[in-house]
Amino acid sequence: MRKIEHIGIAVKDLEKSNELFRKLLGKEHFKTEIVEGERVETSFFQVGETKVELLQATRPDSPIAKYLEKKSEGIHHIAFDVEDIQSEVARLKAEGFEILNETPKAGADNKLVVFLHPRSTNGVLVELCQEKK
Ligand SMILES: CC[C@@H](C(=O)O)C(=O)SCCNC(=O)CCNC(=O)[C@H](O)C(C)(C)COP(=O)(O)OP(=O)(O)OC[C@H]1O[C@@H](n2cnc3c(N)ncnc32)[C@H](O)[C@@H]1OP(=O)(O)O
Ligand SMILES: [Co+2]
Repeated sequence: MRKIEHIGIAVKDLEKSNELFRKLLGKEHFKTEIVEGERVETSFFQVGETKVELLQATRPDSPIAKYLEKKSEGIHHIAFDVEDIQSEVARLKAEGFEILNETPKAGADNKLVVFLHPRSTNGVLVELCQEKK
């Protein structure tokens, strides 16, 4: 794993949170994107080498909607940048981590993504991200 690619933050109202993070970080978000497969709308702020990803649910069955029903707004996942997602999945599986989707799926910002179940990672939802080639 090469760096923290982004930190995902679950929010109820993306527009209001964009304004809040604009004030906090002193810069505008550089993009918004709907990821249909995950049923989320995201916005991204660049912070040095990494990014903050704000996530709002687009449907009631979104993982973000479910998360907000049980918990409050806040850090939802940590995403690590990897060079070869398939070999990282194989390595982590052999180490005993619980992979949620062994086949990488389409993420935001031109990435392929895989998630690890938080029950196998000390309660932290982990995302692996590989740049699409
Ligand atoms: C924008 C696209 C992409 C990107 O490019 O960056 C994204 O980031 S998409 C982000 C949204 N998508 C996902 O989160 C996909 C992966 N998540 C899942 O598959 C599920 O959310 C889950 C993690 C498997 C949980 O689903 P489920 O089992 O249906 O939910 P429960 O509410 O029943 O929770 C079970 C258990 O897990 C704990 N939990 C749930 N979410 C998190 C979390 N984000 N961080 C830590 N722990 C989490 C939850 O509290 C339950 O624990 P117990 O109560 O102790 O059983
Ligand atoms: Co993410």
